[in-house]
Amino acid sequence: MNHFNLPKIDLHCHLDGSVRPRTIIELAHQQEVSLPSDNVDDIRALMVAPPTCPNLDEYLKRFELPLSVMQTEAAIKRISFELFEDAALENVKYLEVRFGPLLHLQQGLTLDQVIGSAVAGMKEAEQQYDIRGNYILSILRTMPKDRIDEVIDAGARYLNQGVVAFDLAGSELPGFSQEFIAYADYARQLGYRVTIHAGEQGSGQNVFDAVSLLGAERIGHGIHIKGHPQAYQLVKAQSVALETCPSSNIQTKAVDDLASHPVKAFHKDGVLITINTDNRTVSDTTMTDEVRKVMEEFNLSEDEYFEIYRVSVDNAFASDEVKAHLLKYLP
Ligand SMILES: O=c1[nH]cnc2c1ncn2[C@@H]1O[C@H](CO)[C@@H](O)[C@H]1O
Ligand SMILES: [Zn+2]
Repeated sequence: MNHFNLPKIDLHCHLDGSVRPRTIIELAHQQEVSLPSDNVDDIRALMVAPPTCPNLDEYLKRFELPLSVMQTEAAIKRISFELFEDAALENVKYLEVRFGPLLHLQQGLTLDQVIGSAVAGMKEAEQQYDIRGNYILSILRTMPKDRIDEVIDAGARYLNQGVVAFDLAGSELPGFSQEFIAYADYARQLGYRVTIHAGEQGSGQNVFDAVSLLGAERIGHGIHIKGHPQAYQLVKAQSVALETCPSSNIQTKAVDDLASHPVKAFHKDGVLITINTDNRTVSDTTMTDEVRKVMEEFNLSEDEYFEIYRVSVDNAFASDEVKAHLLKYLP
């Protein structure tokens, strides 16, 4: 099986967790940002979360370094372009990238500049490569809430022209959904699709709440619906697709190891699952690696792989035209 050649779709990939280490060094020089080292292996080692990460919060510390050089329009555009390029070069045909616009305001950019630069980098890559994409705007649950509406308003100008959805990311506390109902409602009214990180560090109840209170159509990770029958039934009944990210799920201790990842059991039981990277650099992975790991661990046939590919197409926040294009890669 040649996993590299398979057409692939990544619906869950963070921009700031997927920066090339060499680009960090080049941007730091240009921007006169001081780095702990100029050696690409040292920078990579600082960015990659170890398999021994005690939890999600430890994993999330890896984002400070890339964010330090992602505060100009040129840097954001370049990093966006390079992420789409890296994915296209391993046969990812459709990529939804997410990031937190509020994390890129440290040097005076406006939200429009931040979002516009990310979209511009993606569009440039779409011109050059056989890849299509969209952006998802993430709100960090631990940040002050006073600027969330501004992010939603700024992104609304790009809706269906590069931006498609709203997400909540960062540390996951029990019952977080309650505090975000008004924001998710507002985003949905303006036309955003909704996906929410839930059931990664937190319980299945968080998944239940994200679907029932926030209107999540997809769930980032969702691992812990296992063991929470109500959440499990709701996800199945409402055809909510789970964006699983196997390597990241091991690093953050959402699962003990790949063998105990519920991805195949969910799929066999009719829960909609997709396979994604989460963070290409922080999780030291690619779509080829994620697909290979899952297919080898669970002895998936090519037919089973393409069932999962089809779930990704069906649940992508893409236009009908893009979905029709993606279906052409099916054998
Ligand atoms: O797996 C994850 N779970 C929750 N939050 C995450 C994960 N990966 C990255 N981020 C958070 O999302 C922000 C915007 O991209 C990142 O800065 C990081 O804090
Ligand atoms: Zn994520």
